[in-house]
Amino acid sequence: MVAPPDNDVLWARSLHHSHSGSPALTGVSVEAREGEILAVGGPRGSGKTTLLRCLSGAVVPDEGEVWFNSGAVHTLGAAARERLRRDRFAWIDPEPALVPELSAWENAALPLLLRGVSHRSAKKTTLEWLERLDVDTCAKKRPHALLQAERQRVAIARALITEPAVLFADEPTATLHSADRAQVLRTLLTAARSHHITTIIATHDTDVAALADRTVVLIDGRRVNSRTENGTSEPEGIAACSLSV
Ligand SMILES: Nc1ncnc2c1ncn2[C@@H]1O[C@H](COP(=O)(O)OP(=O)(O)OP(=O)(O)O)[C@@H](O)[C@H]1O
Repeated sequence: MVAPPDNDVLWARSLHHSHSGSPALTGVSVEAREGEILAVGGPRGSGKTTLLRCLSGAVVPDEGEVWFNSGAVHTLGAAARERLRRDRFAWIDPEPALVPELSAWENAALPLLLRGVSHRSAKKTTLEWLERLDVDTCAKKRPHALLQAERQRVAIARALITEPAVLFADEPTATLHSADRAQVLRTLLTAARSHHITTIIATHDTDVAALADRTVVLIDGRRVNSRTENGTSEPEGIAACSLSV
């Protein structure tokens, strides 16, 4: 086992993973530098979610290595991976899963309250995040009274509120109308950038590639290329082909 370069926050090599015998990842290597916004593109079923789950320690790959800040993740036990996910990582799902009985601010404050931050201090920090994400006027409303885009903004606030080292966003705008999509995406990536949060975002959204620093493309569980923000392609894997993502 060789430790990864120091300047990569996340570093994964030769990841293989199957679901019930059918391969989802076949030899994917990927890395992200501190503060980088990395888009993972590719068609449906190409392995984007599986890759994010392996990188975040939610799943241990069948083969391959995942390192976070020069510490091996793939060799950690379930409890240590759970702690890592809770303390250093955050995750945004396509569908905002909010607690229906809690108000928007209470939902967003949950990670702070669970860490023992006082109610008053958690509320102050949460209201600042809700304002940054343009949903401060919704703070007292319950999820059912919010629009889908507002619910997703609250879920984004909940993910960012602890200022994680790495944010994993799995199709965060997939359930939004196109008018909301660009705005929510911009707000998410601006907040991540300004707090220097390394962000790995799985997406079909063509706007993401323009806003990300680099795009990695998967097809049938393989990485086929990566593209930088200035449009240059870095050949990778079995084929270096140009794709729209
Ligand atoms: N829990 C599971 N059980 C069985 N097969 C699965 C499971 N999760 C994913 N797969 C399969 O693994 C492959 C990769 O799926 P994955 O969700 O990682 O791709 P994706 O690129 O994120 O797709 P999408 O864009 O539709 O979310 C697909 O063939 C999918 O059907």
